[in-house]
Amino acid sequence: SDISSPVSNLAAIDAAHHLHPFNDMKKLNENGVRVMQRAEGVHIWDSTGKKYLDAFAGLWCVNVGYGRTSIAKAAFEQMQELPYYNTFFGTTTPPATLLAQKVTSKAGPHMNHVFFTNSGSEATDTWFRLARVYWKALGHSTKTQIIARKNGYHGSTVAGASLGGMKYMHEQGNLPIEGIHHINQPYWFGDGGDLSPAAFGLKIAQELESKILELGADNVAAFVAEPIQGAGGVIVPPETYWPEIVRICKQHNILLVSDEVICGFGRLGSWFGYQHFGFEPDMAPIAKGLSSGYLPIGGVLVSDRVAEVLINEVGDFNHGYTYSGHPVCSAAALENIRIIEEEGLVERVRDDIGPYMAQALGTLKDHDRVGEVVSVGLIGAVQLTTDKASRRRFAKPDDAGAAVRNQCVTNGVIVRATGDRMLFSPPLIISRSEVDQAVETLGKALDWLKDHYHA
Ligand SMILES: Cc1ncc(COP(=O)(O)O)c(CNc2cccc(C(=O)O)c2)c1O
Repeated sequence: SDISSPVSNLAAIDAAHHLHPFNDMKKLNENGVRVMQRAEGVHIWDSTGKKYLDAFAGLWCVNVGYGRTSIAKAAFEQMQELPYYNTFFGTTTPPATLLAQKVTSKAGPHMNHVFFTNSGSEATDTWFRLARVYWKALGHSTKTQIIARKNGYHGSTVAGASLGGMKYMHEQGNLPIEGIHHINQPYWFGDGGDLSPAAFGLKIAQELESKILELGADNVAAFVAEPIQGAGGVIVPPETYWPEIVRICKQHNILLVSDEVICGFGRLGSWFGYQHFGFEPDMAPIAKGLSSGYLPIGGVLVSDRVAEVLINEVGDFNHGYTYSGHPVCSAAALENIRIIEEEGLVERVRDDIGPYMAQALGTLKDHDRVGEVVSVGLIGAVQLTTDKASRRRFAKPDDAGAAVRNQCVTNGVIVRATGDRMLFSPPLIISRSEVDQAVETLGKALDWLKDHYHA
């Protein structure tokens, strides 16, 4: 098939050849694929010319917005100069080294090393192995078990999907692999019952301590959690949660891994989510906002505690990828971070547009079909409910969420729905009027839900 064929043909070609992630291919091919063609700022156009406000920044990742020619230029120039070389055989390239310096300069005084990967999933697999290597080097070779959370998301590699807490992923491929255990998530709206959020936060955090004692602290290597669970539905933990998690990890001597793939690079109004919540993890996977999605790149921030052992005790860490520290991806990420710095986007999220979005989303709180509204920096969620007082959910949460999402997309605003939670994660450059447009469109979709959806 001639790839220059007119765009209208693409749907047929796509149906014939392209297997999509997380899609029912039969349904997709019946509905036909939407071809996204170009983008600028916070807007994206499909091949029919329809314009959308992308309030989800692609997949949580286009932090600096679309159309940044300086990133394209940085990649182009690097590609001309040196399109690829590896970092395996005692070699590096300038962008890889400079990016390592730049990223760790934002990560706080205790984080001075980074291991590069191509994605968040590969970052997950990296810290998963490194955690065990660390304890073995210290003579604690029984400390191999990893604790994670139900409804957490850490990627789609075998370890990533196993560490994630999504049942529908475990069922495909006989997961989780051994050595991985899940505790509950701090989702007060769904699981808090009559407890106050503060009491619930402590209770759920203390499940970590029970799990550690059940497994035996001498067998537990690490606990992994997203500061705020993204794909799980923007689950913001109660205030009491993180301090208790930190206490437990310290007391039982297990590594704390903060998954920053979504919460990193300004999303919460700080460079990394752990800074917003005031703790210092031992390792932190990163990706998405690292390059704003312009090119695939990820990594693991490694604290001095772990790096010191890795460097001085381990010898060869037999792990890594062909494209670890890819020079073109690193050059794009460097320019991306320079934009975030130069335009003060982290501070803008913390002091201006983040509070603005929280206030704008808050206007939906009183809607009959809204159970709760949460918003931190530029990540937010509107929880749907059939009855506010009892916090009753829809019989088919996924359907309700998809119906509301479709209303928004039809009206030109792209949001995400996880179950019956409507999620916002716009580019950090979004303007106040664009926030208003997104919130108004969601408000209209909620009215539609109330009038037309009774499942
Ligand atoms: C917290 C977290 N950790 C790891 C990954 C894996 O990253 P890669 O995809 O680059 O391997 C993610 C990715 N998060 C992600 C990926 C794809 C879709 C959605 C969604 O919310 O629909 C979310 C993530 O959100």
